[in-house]
Amino acid sequence: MRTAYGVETVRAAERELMARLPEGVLMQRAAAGLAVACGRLMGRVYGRRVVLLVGSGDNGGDALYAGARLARRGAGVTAVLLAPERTHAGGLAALRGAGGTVISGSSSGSSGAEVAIRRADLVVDGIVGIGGRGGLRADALPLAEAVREARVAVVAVDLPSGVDADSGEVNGEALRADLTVTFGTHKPGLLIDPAREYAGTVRLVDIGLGEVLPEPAELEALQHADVARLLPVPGVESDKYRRGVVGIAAGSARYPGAAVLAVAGALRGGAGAVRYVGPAADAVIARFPEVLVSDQGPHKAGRVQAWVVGPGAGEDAATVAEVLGADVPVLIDADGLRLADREAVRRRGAPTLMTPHAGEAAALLGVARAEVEGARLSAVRELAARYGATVLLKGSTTLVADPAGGAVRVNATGTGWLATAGSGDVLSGLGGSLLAAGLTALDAGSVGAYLHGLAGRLASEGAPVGAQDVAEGVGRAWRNVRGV
Ligand SMILES: NC(=O)C1=CN([C@@H]2O[C@H](COP(=O)(O)OP(=O)(O)OC[C@H]3O[C@@H](n4cnc5c(N)ncnc54)[C@H](O)[C@@H]3O)[C@@H](O)[C@H]2O)[C@@H](O)CC1
Ligand SMILES: [K+]
Repeated sequence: MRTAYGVETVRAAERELMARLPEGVLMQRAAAGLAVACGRLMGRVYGRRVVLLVGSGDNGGDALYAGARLARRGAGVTAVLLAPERTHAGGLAALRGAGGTVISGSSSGSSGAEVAIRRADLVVDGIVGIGGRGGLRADALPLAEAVREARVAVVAVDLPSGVDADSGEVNGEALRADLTVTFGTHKPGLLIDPAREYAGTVRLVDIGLGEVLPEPAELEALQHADVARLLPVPGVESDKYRRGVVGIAAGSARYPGAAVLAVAGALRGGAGAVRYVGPAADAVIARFPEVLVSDQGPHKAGRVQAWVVGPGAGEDAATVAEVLGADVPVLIDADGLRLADREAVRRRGAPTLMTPHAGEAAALLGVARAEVEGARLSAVRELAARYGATVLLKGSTTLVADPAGGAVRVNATGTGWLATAGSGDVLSGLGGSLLAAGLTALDAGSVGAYLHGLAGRLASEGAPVGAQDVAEGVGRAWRNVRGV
């Protein structure tokens, strides 16, 4: 499991750890890891030109100490100081002692800095780290512009300057990095868009923080091994009921395809049987003869251990209400999200998993879509709290939040190729199938998103894919995760 912690927690853990260690040890660990990562990125150190952008805090201190290490190995290192009077004194002395050059970012009108940036092989962004508030300030903007124009490689220290560490929001300008070297733990902003995109590749440097960080983390990202442990695998005693039966109440005369795709996902999620109820029974049975179909309502469908409701449902509010009344886990997607009565969801005794994309989440919250996209973590938490349900917010970094709080799960297997019509229907069926197989709503959502993203990648291999390809790729994703 990859975990991420917010600034307050990181600071508390650092205080605890620092109290046990000689002064400066943590920063030296950070700087050593940073210097190694810079060296690797450049291929060699000797003779390379490195520019450090140095802000007023310890983030700049890290950059200066790492710069000193690189200078001692023969790099030409120039530090551009954004706040010369408040620069980390020890770091500055170390860089000077190692033969580095220092120029002021502000007093020289920053032109000297811009020339240095144009000639650099590498820029190290130590403007601001977890102490940052808001986007880059005015004095840093010309430097950021020069970096962009020079197309020079950028390594961000701890975080790309200007992004919000706790939320992944970017309020203003931020520096784009090729590599972010982060210390002690990932920060939520490194795993959630839009900030994640600014971070490039993220490398974690262990500074010993792990032993003092509390449980649970603020954010968790499942890895292959975690997903492998959670996948429902039948035992020798299994029959279709023990494996779980998932009911799909989806599709309409107008949108029969949504039903077919949700069923396609459900067949690959591990449930022992799939029941379909709704007006698209003919289309479903023609494609999947193994599905038990009925055109009566959900209550006449027979035994199910979880329902999926909503994909292609059109205006069928009655079916949504009926499913919400069932005492088994329910996944609500697409039209179902709009049709579901909030109080009816809140009253439910069994788990509920809602799976909106940003547009649907925005409609439920009564805000603009851009607001959800810019602040995904707070949006998913807010929705989970309002509905008393587990919420999976789809996107390039899908988030899953439980209403009771705890760690929010982030999924990073997604690919832009998954943004294709019907792909969400496949995910809803897949997630519902995992619910029927007995996973919690949080696990069903995050494992579903993981497999779905991986299936999209495996099916795509860099080319466009349709939703059916994604559904068909789910089996490969399972095998890939299980290593079989
Ligand atoms: N505390 C520790 O034990 C360790 C801290 N480390 C480093 O220390 C950093 C945190 O240091 P600080 O607490 O000094 O904070 P930062 O260095 O992140 O920034 C604080 C300074 O930046 C200014 N600032 C805030 N927002 C700004 C913005 N948008 N643009 C420009 N300047 C802005 C503030 O006025 C303040 O002077 C971490 O990100 C990490 O790089 C590492 O050395 C590892 C150990
Ligand atoms: K930084």
